Amino acid sequence: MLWSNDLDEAVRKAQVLVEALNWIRRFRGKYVVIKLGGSTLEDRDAINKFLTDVIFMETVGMHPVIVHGGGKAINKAVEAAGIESRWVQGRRYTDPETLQIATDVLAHEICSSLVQEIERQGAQAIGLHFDSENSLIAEKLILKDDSGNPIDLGAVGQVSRVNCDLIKEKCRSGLIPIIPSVGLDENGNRYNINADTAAAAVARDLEVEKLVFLSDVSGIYLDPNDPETLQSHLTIGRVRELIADGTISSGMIPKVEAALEALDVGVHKVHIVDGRKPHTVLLEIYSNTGIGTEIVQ
Ligand SMILES: Nc1ncnc2c1ncn2[C@@H]1O[C@H](COP(=O)(O)OP(=O)(O)O)[C@@H](O)[C@H]1O
Ligand SMILES: CC(=O)N[C@@H](CCC(=O)OP(=O)(O)O)C(=O)O
Repeated sequence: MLWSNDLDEAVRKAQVLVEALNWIRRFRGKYVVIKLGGSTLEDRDAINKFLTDVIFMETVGMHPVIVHGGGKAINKAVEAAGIESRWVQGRRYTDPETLQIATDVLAHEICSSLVQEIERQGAQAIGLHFDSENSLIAEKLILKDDSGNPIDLGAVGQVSRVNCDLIKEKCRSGLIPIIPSVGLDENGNRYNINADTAAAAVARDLEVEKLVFLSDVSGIYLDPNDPETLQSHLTIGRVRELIADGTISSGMIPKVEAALEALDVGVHKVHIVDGRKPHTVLLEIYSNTGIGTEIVQ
């Protein structure tokens, strides 16, 4: 027999499921791109809980696609090889040795371990990259300095096209695609790509419902030292003001710039949530109270 407290708890759980029902119906059959960054990838327990959320999404009919980076792991691996990383406008200068290390870490270590963990939890995933089935078609990224002269970044690329047919075919077969931020050009050359921009390109080409960035903060703050100043809802215009007045700085800049690009080309909503806290993705998507920052048109 259930005691009154147990019954209240059971009813509360049922209410959570009913609340989720509306969102599950709304998002069934829709694509969502989730970008996993270096800071989140450092916490194994958080990653495993996040992957449970992704499996939940797939099970209730949404099509989650994971795009990941791994900047911190690449830092460690290049340091161990005696190479000093050099950053140009937020991108890692990528010489041939760095490229080999970065692509190994991204595709053979991180992507493979994400696929394995999803399989361990009883679902199916597939890595879509250069040495299996490539999904990011890339070209060399040419940035300019203040005088308009091209800067040499080595093998740093940008996504020119996404193989959406391949990604959709995998989703339709019940697989969760995992895409590391490495691309191949038409001649088979590999490129190291900033993972925030890679995720935005996949979101753009797949015409997704949502793009979610997992980070090591709860979202965008007005004062980065005060969690009380978390902004739960921002428009593109307001985000531009916050970049201009310096409120948004450092690693948050490429993330929000990628977010704005995705919104400009039709992605409905971008979310930034804390990847270190359990189940933030589920709460952001399947409950009435989002817990990070959402950015809309
Ligand atoms: N206004 C802001 N609100 C929240 N975080 C900010 C803000 N401005 C800068 N940041 C910084 O951006 C960082 C997130 O970017 P980054 O380190 O590149 O994340 P990731 O590795 O998850 O991609 C935060 O840890 C924080 O230090
Ligand atoms: C060109 C370039 O800078 N590529 C990034 C790719 C990984 C990445 O972006 O990882 P995070 O999402 O963890 O930052 C790098 O080499 O670190």
